[in-house]
Amino acid sequence: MLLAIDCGNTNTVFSIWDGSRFLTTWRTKTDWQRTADQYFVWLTSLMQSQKVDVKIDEVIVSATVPRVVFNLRVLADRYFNCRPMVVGKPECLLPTPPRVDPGTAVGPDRLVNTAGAFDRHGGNLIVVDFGTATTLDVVDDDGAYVGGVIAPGVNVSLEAFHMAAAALPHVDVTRPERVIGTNTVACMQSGAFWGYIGLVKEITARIKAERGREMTVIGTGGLASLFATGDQLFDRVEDDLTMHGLTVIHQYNKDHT
Ligand SMILES: Nc1ncnc2c1ncn2[C@@H]1O[C@H](COP(=O)(O)OP(=O)(O)OP(=O)(O)O)[C@@H](O)[C@H]1O
Ligand SMILES: CC(C)(CO)[C@@H](O)C(=O)NCCC(=O)O
Ligand SMILES: [K+]
Repeated sequence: MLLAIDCGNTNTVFSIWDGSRFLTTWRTKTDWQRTADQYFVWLTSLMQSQKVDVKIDEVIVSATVPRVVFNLRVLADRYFNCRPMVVGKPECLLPTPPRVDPGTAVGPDRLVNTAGAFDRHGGNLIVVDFGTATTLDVVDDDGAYVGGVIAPGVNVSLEAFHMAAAALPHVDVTRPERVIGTNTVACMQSGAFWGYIGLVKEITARIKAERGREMTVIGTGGLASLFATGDQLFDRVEDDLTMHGLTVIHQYNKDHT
């Protein structure tokens, strides 16, 4: 069975794929110092407590933090007796290679998202992912990633704001009752919520104008469903898009090697 690992700058998500569905999904803080033994103890205790009694014999990893790959390789090798596929490494094939400036190391999460979205919806897409960064990725008609936009993530900007301004507290992003806040927290939440709605609307409109055509917009990442309540930003919200993309790339490599 396949263990798919999506390691972002903030969180790392583990999912077990039985070939037709995900049996479970677990999330932990990304920490490059965590050892293979620590991952294994954590995984096995979750598997036992949720009665997930399966044998993992394949692993695929997408890591936006290069340093975590070493310990995840050891995890796969020592405990699952396999070599992991690592997205972005030359030996891991992509269904359609990206078309970007030479020498650009596209984030593997963006490659995975675009592969997953193309598999489900075909080409001509914009994928918006609200993670540590807010990324907008353009998928061409043939499924290739052809560039996009990287903006600061919602939580990153709120945290930076709190650190930079002495009188501003830490706030969590949420949809405020009104646009005009009548206290500091409500004002900040309004700035974050409506500000990111505006960012996504403006950038998706400009991408469509630059390409001169309508495009399907897919939202993913923990905050996509929250932002979807504010305006018609997305044609679809798919929380499992990155995990789906990992299974697509894994299957593609099995079929082509
Ligand atoms: N309903 C919600 N309200 C507020 N925050 C949420 C909600 N759902 C998820 N989040 C938060 O949204 C953030 C984005 O989640 P996601 O898993 O997409 O990215 P991440 O783990 O922060 O980033 P990365 O993948 O880059 O590590 C997380 O910090 C998560 O705790
Ligand atoms: C932009 C992030 C941080 C989003 O997770 C990641 O995809 C990344 O580190 N990318 C590298 C740069 C690029 O994608 O062009
Ligand atoms: K993510």
